Amino acid sequence: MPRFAANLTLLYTELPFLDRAAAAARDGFEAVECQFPYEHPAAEFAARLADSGLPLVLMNAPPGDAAAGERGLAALPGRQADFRHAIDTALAYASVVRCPRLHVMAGRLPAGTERAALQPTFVENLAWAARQAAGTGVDLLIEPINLRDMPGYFLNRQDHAHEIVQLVNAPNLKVQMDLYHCQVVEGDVAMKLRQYLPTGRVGHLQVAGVPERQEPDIGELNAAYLFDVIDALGYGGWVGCEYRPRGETSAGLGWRQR
Ligand SMILES: O=C(O)[C@H](O)C(=O)CO
Ligand SMILES: [Mg+2]
Repeated sequence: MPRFAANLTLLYTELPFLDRAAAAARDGFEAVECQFPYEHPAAEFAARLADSGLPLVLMNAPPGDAAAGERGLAALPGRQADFRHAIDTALAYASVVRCPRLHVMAGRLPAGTERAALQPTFVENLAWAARQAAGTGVDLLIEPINLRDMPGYFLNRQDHAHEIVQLVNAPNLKVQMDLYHCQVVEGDVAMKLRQYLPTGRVGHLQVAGVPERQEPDIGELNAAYLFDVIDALGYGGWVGCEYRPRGETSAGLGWRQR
């Protein structure tokens, strides 16, 4: 069975954010992850993580102006200064909460822009960020995300993410492979695990049921089969549980036994 991390942004939303790690520990999770923790002082979050006994294994870098619809800055021409500020903020926060992985979001294609035109900015920004993170023990991750959930998002496919990682060629830049997005965009999930996990360029996995993004065993993916594939490939990393529970979080955890 893979090692599961509870995503504190989507799970346990019946509780205040800072109470969620303790709830995950009570439910037997061995780690937690989250999306954007920045409204909580890092020292306070670190203390609550320490109380829970669980490590934080992944969080996102600030996404830019989320209220205005921004979902990352890394691929946006003309936003390099904001991008660098976001990375510095994330690395400082990560060092306090001892988080070893940062998801760096690419951003949405600005209206009237060709997708290919953003690639040089994405590569250049990621190379800069990888140099900033070098020596901190933090890996940077890029994640293909489906266009149904995030219209206009720049990075959608596994092959594109791996192409970018190879172009940047930094040991601390990897792919965050979310099986939910992978199934929505391209399918053939087990074969993609077999293709990409052995490369060593996948730094984190995430899972949810498809199409509603509920518990992993609800919907068209065979979660038990995919977990066996992940184990058979010898993956030693974390699988983030990034789904919206159908009801109360703890009551919906039966899929781990099944
Ligand atoms: O939505 C997702 O799958 C992500 O992992 C994310 O970080 C978006 O903020
Ligand atoms: Mg994800």
